[in-house]
Amino acid sequence: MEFFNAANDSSTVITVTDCSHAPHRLSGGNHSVASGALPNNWSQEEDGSLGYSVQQWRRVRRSCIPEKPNPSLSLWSVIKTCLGKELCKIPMPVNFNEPLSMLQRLSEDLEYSELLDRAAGCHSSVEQLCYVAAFSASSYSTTAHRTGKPFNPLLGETYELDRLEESGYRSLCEQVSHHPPAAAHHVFSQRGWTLWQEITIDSKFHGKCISVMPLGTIHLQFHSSGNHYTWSKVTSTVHNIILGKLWIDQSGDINIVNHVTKESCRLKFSPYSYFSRDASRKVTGVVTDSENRARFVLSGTWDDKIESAKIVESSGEASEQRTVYPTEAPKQLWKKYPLPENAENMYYFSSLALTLNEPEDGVGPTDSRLRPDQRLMEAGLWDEASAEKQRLEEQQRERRRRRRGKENEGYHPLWFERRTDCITGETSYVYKGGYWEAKESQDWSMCPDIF
Ligand SMILES: CC(C)CCC[C@@H](C)[C@H]1CC[C@H]2[C@@H]3CC=C4C[C@@H](O)CC[C@]4(C)[C@H]3CC[C@]12C
Repeated sequence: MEFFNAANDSSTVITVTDCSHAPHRLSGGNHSVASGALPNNWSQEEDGSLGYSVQQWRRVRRSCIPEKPNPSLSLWSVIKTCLGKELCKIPMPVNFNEPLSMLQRLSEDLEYSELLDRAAGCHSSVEQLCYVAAFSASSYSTTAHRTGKPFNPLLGETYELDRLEESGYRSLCEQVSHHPPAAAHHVFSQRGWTLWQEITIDSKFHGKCISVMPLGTIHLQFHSSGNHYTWSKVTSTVHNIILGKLWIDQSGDINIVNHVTKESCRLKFSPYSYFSRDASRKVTGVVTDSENRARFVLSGTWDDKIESAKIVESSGEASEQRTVYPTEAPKQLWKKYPLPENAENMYYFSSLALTLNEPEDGVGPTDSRLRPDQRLMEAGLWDEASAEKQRLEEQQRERRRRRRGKENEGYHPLWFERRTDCITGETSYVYKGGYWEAKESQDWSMCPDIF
């Protein structure tokens, strides 16, 4: 087998287009053009949903990536001297990565965007809140076995997820700060909602486990009603750092507030307990209205499904102690899709995750898909990936030094700007526009060269 060393030529794209597990070398980005004039990643489908048959072209996205190689290197041996440190300050070889950047990982929260489409169509705002709550829990659906560390994006790295045609939304992330690492995210959906957030990750290595605390507020607004929701994330804990198989637990509360109607929902994620396994991965919550009356009960698990049940007599006030309410029959709001075939050898990626790093024409030059070390790592070329990662990081330090030299010029993100939020009072980076217009005209002259 012959592999190409991209360390000398970062314009080369290594792609794997079929499901055999050896990496193939393809040069250039033009792998999508088949012998006919049409790209081979489009397929014609018959759509009968309109009552007559239409031939439609649909993009076929990849459903596999190269299997994860398995050289055993103990995580403990690499990080045992880093007790108390933050995860992003612990130098680690790519062996512990997954072939996605943190920006791609954040975009994965949209896997169940359909819940928000449905929420947008609710007439009752308490029912809408139930769907929003189910959506917030659904972003943890594949986390239990996803123990790979996403790549820490370079400053100015971006990731677009244009699923306008398939799912009605367009999403853009940008890494807006390096120390501490922070990403800004903006999603616009034609199906009636906009979501935005800025997220920083605080983490600590405790010895036996690592706790990861994503900080920042998620905002969601529905276009027709103007209902504006906010919430934040729970703590993720990586267990078995010293011995055994790594696994991840989620614990803590998510408090979702509709700032227009003052309705709210408190979702509790119970931590894993050796003594009551039933409680593991459990999510429970109560939706209360503006008078603090309990209206819906939510229950389920973050890795399988969430149900809602309407409370019958809306008499009692919600209270911390109260856990049992008389309800109507429960209704399933969310059910996890099964993992794709062979997922256990592909970093436990979901179907959406498998498609995130697929090369795509027309994306910005700072897009995670173009990051060479990540591409090499995906292809299983770990040594080459590690070398390339070092080169990119050194180059980033050099850019930082040059900025310092120039009059204390702080860093300014390209697509996001600082604004004070009228609800939380916090300042955060919000989308200022322009990315999709630049994509439309393929004029990327404003973009830095980070790879
Ligand atoms: C060295 C190794 C073991 C450390 C691995 C740490 C990994 C598992 C951590 C680091 C950052 C974490 C992510 C931080 C933020 C979010 C967004 C949220 O909506 C879903 C969970 C998710 C996506 C976390 C999943 C777990 C995560 C990926």
